[in-house]
Amino acid sequence: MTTVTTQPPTALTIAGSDSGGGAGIQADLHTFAAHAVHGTSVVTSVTAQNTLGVTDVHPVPPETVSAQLDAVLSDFDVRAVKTGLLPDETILSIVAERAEAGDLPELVVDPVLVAASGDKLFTGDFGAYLERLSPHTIVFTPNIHEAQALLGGEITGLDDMREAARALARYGSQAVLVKGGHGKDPEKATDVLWTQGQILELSAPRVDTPNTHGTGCTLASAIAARIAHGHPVAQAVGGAKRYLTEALTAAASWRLGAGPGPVHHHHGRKSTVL
Ligand SMILES: Nc1ncnc2c1ncn2[C@@H]1O[C@H](COP(=O)(O)OP(=O)(O)OP(=O)(O)O)[C@@H](O)[C@H]1O
Ligand SMILES: Cc1ncc(COP(=O)(O)O)c(N)n1
Repeated sequence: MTTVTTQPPTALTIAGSDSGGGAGIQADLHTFAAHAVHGTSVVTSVTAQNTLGVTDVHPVPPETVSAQLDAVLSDFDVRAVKTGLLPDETILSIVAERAEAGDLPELVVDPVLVAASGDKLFTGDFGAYLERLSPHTIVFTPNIHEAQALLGGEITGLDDMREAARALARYGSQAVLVKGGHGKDPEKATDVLWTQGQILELSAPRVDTPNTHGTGCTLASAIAARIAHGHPVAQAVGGAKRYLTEALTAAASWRLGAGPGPVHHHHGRKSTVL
């Protein structure tokens, strides 16, 4: 029997390693694979963490971050890029310089500032995200807390999320998705997307699960994967949210650690060992 396989598009994640496997590079590569995308990676930081929290963050030396970027960008036809944990302003600057040079196509930026466990993951001035990266970004994906930290003020409901999306879009990103995973609605998880001057609301049933570790990483990678396949932004974001809701639902009964565990990135796919 001959198996015909189509060559996958390549995407790049520039993010941190999560030793617990639920967020960061590990979540991103799972998500790329689940979307039939070849995943390449630039590791910015090595974290020691599990489902209970982060115990150590070790930034990768700047020259090693640059060398990884050179290695990937000189050889692969990268169709979309996603950033996650950038531990400090030095590493953010390296990424921003590549973006300014036009080397990072279709850049999805997830501003990872503080882990869901409360641990601080970015040590610099938050403004660097807006000033340096936003102008080169296709989709900027802060959660409610990150949008508050970036803009100041408080976000208490959908009106504030809409206003925050508009305010963040002024920094130049082509689209802004303010994520409502930490919102108060017990029935729905609603995100607000600003794109092409319009506000769209994306709602999904709120999944009753303890396993929400890495949802932000997974969503941003799924958006990048879909863009790598050629989907326009609004379609990529809508499809990514559906993929994530299914991944949350499929892992709701998992207990892979004592705290919030990962989602099921490969839901819907038969395992080769079963
Ligand atoms: N229990 C849930 N049920 C359905 N969707 C959810 C749930 N929790 C989060 N989401 C969705 O997951 C995505 C990520 O949102 P969230 O606001 O949690 O981002 P985040 O805080 O960056 O993620 P992370 O938890 O990885 O830090 C959004 O689309 C949000 O609506
Ligand atoms: C390496 C790395 N990248 C990103 C996150 C954010 O994910 P979460 O907010 O779910 O902790 C994380 N915890 N670790």
